[in-house]
Amino acid sequence: MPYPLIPAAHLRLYPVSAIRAMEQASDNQQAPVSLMERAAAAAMRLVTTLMPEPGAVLILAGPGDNGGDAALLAAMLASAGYSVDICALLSGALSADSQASWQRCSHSSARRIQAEQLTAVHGYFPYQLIIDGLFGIGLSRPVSGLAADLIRAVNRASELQRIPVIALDIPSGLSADTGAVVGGTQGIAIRASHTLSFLGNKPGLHTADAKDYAGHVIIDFLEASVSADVRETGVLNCANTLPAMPKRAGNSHKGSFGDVLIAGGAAGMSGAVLLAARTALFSGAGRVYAGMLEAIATDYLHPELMCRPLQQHVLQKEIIVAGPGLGQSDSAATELARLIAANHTMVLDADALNLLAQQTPLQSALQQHTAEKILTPHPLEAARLLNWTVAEVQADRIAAASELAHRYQSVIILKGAGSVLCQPGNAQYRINTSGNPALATGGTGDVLAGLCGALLAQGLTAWDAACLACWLHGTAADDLCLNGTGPVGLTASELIPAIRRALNQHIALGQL
Ligand SMILES: NC(=O)C1=CN([C@@H]2O[C@H](COP(=O)(O)OP(=O)(O)OC[C@H]3O[C@@H](n4cnc5c(N)ncnc54)[C@H](O)[C@@H]3O)[C@@H](O)[C@H]2O)[C@@H](O)CC1
Ligand SMILES: Nc1ncnc2c1ncn2[C@@H]1O[C@H](COP(=O)(O)OP(=O)(O)O)[C@@H](O)[C@H]1O
Ligand SMILES: [K+]
Repeated sequence: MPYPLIPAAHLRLYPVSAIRAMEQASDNQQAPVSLMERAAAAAMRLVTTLMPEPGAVLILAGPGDNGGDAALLAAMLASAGYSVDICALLSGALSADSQASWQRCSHSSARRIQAEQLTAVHGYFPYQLIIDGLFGIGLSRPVSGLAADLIRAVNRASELQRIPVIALDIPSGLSADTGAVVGGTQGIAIRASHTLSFLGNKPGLHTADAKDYAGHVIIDFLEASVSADVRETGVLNCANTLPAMPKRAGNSHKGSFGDVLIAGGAAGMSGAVLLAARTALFSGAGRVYAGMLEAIATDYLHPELMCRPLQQHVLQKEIIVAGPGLGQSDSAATELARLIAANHTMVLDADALNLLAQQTPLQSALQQHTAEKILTPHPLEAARLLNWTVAEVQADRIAAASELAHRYQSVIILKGAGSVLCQPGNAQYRINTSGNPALATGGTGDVLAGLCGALLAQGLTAWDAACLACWLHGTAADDLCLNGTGPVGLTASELIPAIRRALNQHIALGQL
């Protein structure tokens, strides 16, 4: 299936500080129509598109301007004939814009409903649509108390009754900068079916918990132009931001597409090497060596692979993918030291990362390694490398990936839902858009490492290889789910031919 393209402006990811700067710049222009009025009008357009016949709508409105947006939307919907109940959780002073919104709301036919009336309901919610305007980018602590009870009740009802939920700006409880539910396991957030986000796209809508909370993300720029001094800090990694593959010359031979050595295969773990090696083969590497520490296996399905004892493999100029099933024995560490010392372009995955986290001599050796490298940690491996907890990594995946890139002077793929890509010396990160939970199965990481190796072997830089590999890997899983090979039961082996298909399609599209 053709890969979806995303309009260029939607690719850029702005932190809250940049959104605040845009808001300030717009306020300074003193436009006749306030940003809040434009936000409510955008929400009105979305509601009337999703639900053109006026029906029953529940609106949750919080104490800040997110609540102001919601109150104004309530007034607009009520005057358009919708039956509106609005549940307000107010505290403290309102901004001037919010005051005006609440005034309009109180003069409309929208009815005020107490939160307790909703939290006490264990049965039917008489609404066809719910709007979440509790908290936006001003969320400053975990949601607790009555607001948490309200979110719990709304999440339960929307799930049981399949009521669509539109979050204004960001699902309440989710961090716009990190995509984590604020407060971790102690926190709570709205599970939206749609998020209508204002002024610019936000990283927190695309990584960590975002996949489970934001639903379908729609950006409305509110007609505000982005001034030159407001910069995005990241972009989405998707079909229209991918590097092209180098063109294959007619007069080429297997040496033209590089060699890859997969280095791993402790006892009982030869499968990891074979998965990475087969992927390297299927994604275009000229020659692939499967170097096994202990478990020498021949791949009878793919006799093209050159399987051999890792210790006997004489290094030449190949790309090294170290780690799949390598184990953490002394001999694994010795081999890893030898591979790092050769100063080849490398991918470090799995046990190579665990060894690196444990052994300072390996860390020093990596500091001397000047060739390009990609590290592909999952959150636990990232936590070990950083000496953080997994919860700390997941609470700010972008910060974790960027710290790793700086500390290890490597391209980093921090894996998981919405993989984060960072490179040393460049603050701009990417968040991968493809992939789904079908990938949460053993061996898919080995496949990603092999794919990175093959793309490096064909001449891509480490950054380009990481970006393309991440996206192809996810999109292959998405394609397989479309034809029923997932989300349950997809195997890492099935991913490999799907990656080949996606890569060839990417090449064909690039030649159009
Ligand atoms: N940034 C912009 O340019 C625009 C902002 N607008 C809206 O304004 C929102 C931002 O408004 P605010 O800065 O007022 O922030 P919010 O409305 O997100 O929330 C801030 C309020 O919530 C309270 N609060 C924060 N965390 C809480 C918690 N865990 N429990 C209880 N109370 C908590 C704060 O004390 C404050 O009163 C945006 O998300 C957006 O919806 C729109 O009107 C349009 C444009
Ligand atoms: N829920 C998910 N959504 C998207 N991608 C996922 C999800 N879970 C896992 N993945 C991807 O699957 C791969 C798993 O790699 P890893 O954890 O190293 O597994 P293994 O070591 O078993 O091969 C990574 O590329 C990761 O980004
Ligand atoms: K919200």
